[in-house]
Amino acid sequence: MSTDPNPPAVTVTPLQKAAVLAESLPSLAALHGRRVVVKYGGNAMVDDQLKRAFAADMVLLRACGIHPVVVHGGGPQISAMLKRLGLDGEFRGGFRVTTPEVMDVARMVLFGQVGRELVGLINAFGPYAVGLTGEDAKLLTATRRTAVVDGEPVDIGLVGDIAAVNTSAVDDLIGAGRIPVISTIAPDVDGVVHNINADTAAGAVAAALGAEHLVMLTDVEGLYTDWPDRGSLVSEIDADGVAELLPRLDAGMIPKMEACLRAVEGGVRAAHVIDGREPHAVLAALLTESTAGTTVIAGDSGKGQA
Ligand SMILES: Nc1ncnc2c1ncn2[C@@H]1O[C@H](COP(=O)(O)OP(=O)(O)O)[C@@H](O)[C@H]1O
Ligand SMILES: CC(=O)N[C@@H](CCC(=O)OP(=O)(O)O)C(=O)O
Repeated sequence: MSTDPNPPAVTVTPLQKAAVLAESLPSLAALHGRRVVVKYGGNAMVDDQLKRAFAADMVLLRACGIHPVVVHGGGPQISAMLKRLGLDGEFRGGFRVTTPEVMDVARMVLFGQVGRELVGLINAFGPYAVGLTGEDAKLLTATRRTAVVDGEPVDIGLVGDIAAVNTSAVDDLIGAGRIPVISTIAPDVDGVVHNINADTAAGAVAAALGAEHLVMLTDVEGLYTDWPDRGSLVSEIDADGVAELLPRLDAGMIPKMEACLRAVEGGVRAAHVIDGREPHAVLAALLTESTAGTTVIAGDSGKGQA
């Protein structure tokens, strides 16, 4: 992660810029007309400049004929609002314990605050972003889930897994040249809204949309097999490796790795966990030879097409 807010200016000549653009041709050609799901985690939304760079990247991908679909988080933003309202925010097994009161706040913050902000940021670069939640046109159907703590299932309230994705609204938006921005609130079959971890939703949406890549922007360099040992950063891991590692993971990495697994087992070519604190990290992951972060691919037993 870059720490100097004012790095010395590097002079890049127009010919050097042209050479960089020319080098992107194979990636651009391979991704043309393809869908890419980008999960923007609340922890990676650390400053306005980074958020603007992220928004510009989405519009740049679109300008290149790639179809970005944004699924956003907002965990820290929900926690801050709960605190302001004097409510408790507790996590178990990587998921927020969601009482009906917490549910109201999560819905308000995810769609009304974080989602609106991202839509506005993207639209500053072009009138493409449209925000929706899992409630719109039955995009997502939730099924109540438990968390696993010390090997035991634990009730965490109105927290959902994704039972079904109806992609029609997102397909329509993509067809119209829009950039869908999805807030992860979803009703169950009875219409009761659930709080969906944004990683969980992103994995399910990527698989259902037939995305080429799932890119997860977070606040860490990637997956560490032995967190927090900085020497254990993984560059590439297959689905079997992730499945083996999952019981030993904690906190934020559990839903992330579950989501990567669901995506690659559902046919997504690769899922990338990258450091969203670096500006233009999405472009680096998709359009350059960058090996930063962790790439998850389907294993031999997977159905994906690594
Ligand atoms: N094995 C691991 N590898 C990397 N990060 C881990 C690991 N286990 C736990 N973490 C934590 O997961 C966090 C990222 O997840 P989370 O806080 O949910 O972020 P986001 O808002 O991006 O979803 C990291 O900041 C780190 O503290
Ligand atoms: C059930 C559950 O944990 N939901 C999450 C939804 C937001 C989220 O996932 O945000 P990040 O991606 O920023 O972590 C929450 O309430 O925090």
